[in-house]
Amino acid sequence: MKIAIASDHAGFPLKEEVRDYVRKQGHEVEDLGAYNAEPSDYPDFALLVGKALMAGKVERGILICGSGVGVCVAANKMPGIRAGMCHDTYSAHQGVEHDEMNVLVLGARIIGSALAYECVDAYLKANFIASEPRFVRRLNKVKAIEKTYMPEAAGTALNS
Ligand SMILES: O=C(CO)[C@H](O)[C@H](O)COP(=O)(O)O
Repeated sequence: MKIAIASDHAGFPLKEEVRDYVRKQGHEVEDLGAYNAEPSDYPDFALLVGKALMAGKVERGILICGSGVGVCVAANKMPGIRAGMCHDTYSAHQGVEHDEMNVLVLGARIIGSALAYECVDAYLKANFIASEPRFVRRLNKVKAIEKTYMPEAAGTALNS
């Protein structure tokens, strides 16, 4: 799978570890920064991962900041982005299976690398269960909310 990963300064050390881990699992990873621990602003990195997804350059994203909250809020402002902060493996796979989450968010100041790897594994191995009508119905309702409140989002690649 093609995956974009990014973090701010607070997420940088965990981002480096998660990037290497995901590559070792055989995925193609595009590292969109930050490239050092100098202070930076999390929305800039959420934007880069969101743009890569919207352009169809990658299939999934991973975003990391200190808490996870900032990048999650920022990424979810973009059409077609369904980012979820998951610090447990159940949410990490259920978020994909039920909600078609396309960005996994982690807080580097919250979890350690061992649990992060397990969450990433659960996320990357999961697929949306499109055969389940209730999941499709709910996802369509999410998309309808987006269409109403982000009308410019209609017709974008992730929003068909
Ligand atoms: O978690 C975050 C946003 O939700 C940021 O990583 C955090 O706010 C950065 O904090 P600081 O500038 O004090 O290092």
